[in-house]
Amino acid sequence: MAKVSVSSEIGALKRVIVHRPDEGIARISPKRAEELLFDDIVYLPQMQEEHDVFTEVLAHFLGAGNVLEIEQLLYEALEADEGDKLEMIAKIIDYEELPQSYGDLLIPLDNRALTETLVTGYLAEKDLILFDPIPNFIFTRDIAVTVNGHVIITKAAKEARFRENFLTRFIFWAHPIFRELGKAGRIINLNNVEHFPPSPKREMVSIEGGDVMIINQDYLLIGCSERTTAHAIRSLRDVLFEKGVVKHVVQVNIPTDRSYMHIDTIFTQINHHHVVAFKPIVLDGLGSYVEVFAQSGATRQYPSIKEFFLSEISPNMTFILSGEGESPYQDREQWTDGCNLVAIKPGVALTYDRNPYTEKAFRKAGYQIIHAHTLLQAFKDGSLKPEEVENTIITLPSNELSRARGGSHCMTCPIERG
Ligand SMILES: NC(=[NH2+])NCCC[C@H](N)C(=O)O
Repeated sequence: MAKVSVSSEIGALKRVIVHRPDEGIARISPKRAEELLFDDIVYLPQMQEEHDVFTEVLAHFLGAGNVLEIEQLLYEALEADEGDKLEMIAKIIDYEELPQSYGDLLIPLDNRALTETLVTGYLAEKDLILFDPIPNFIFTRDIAVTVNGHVIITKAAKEARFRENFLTRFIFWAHPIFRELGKAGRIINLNNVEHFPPSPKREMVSIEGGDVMIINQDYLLIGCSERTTAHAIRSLRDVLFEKGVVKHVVQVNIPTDRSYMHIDTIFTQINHHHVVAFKPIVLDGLGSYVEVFAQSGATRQYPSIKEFFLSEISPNMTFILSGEGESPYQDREQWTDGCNLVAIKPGVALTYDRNPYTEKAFRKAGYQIIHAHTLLQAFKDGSLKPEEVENTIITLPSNELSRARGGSHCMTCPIERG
């Protein structure tokens, strides 16, 4: 059974799920881009090259075997049990409203071809597009979240992401390394309508992983946003308290706006006392407030995310401001994911190489900035070892990746941290 254990945003990253941009992305037409949640069409080979740099950096720190590709996990899940696989094919035909006869196309495929078809939507053998691509599968953050020893399988708000949920549920259900987790009651599946029904007033359940952050063992933050409903947060909170998974669930209300679709677009923690943040919302509280629910039943409110962190997490928390807190730079750099960093260990985090004012802010806070290409070269020629890297922001090539509107935090689904 896979060890799943994440109790912070910054503890040494040990195992992570990622997804390399797949061929489906190269079939998005300009007219469909917006509906598929991309802000432009992208050039796939370049995007893959950029993503490869990202995973290569991760592999140096974590070991290549600990950077799990979700497509490979899907393939292994399909290999594990023929019965599960047939059941899944029947369900997806239903789910995607395909004619039953398509089963005859999918069932005989070998598992590699089937995996590819399920992910890209394209059945190469027959030159047939069966379903839409799921281009946002690269943002593995959003599909599942490990909270202490439990995994929450999230439920997307946007239809363009529904098949990601479907495949994730299958992987956590059928893959040998995750199977036992379910049996041990350690998987919380928000797609299960018996446990997570709509509210009596028909508020829907949706939570995307970019809205979920485990700050420490006791505090789980959940954004109430364009993608995550208050009803879903309450439902999940009740289950987490009942199972004793965390002691506090913190509802972080933010404006419902595409630029801030999840809380991780406006702040991420990168060190014990450092959060990178978009000032207007996180510090000034624009359109935002915070509600803390304690397992004991107590509740507390804060007028801003900053106030919450200072009062309940650490009085020493310092906020590094994207775009140095000045418009128009802060708005530009928030848009290109200047606040969306993933920490590999405390004080070492990955970001895009296109946010110069935010880089200045990092330098002033005592970090050095190094480009991923330079870092990888130093690893290769032996002049630097991953364990020697401290207080460093690693910048990644990002011309194509950033058009998908997600950063390095979105592209990682950590399942184990130290
Ligand atoms: N955790 C995140 N911020 N994910 C970003 C997801 C971006 C993706 N294009 C979407 O709109 O769904």
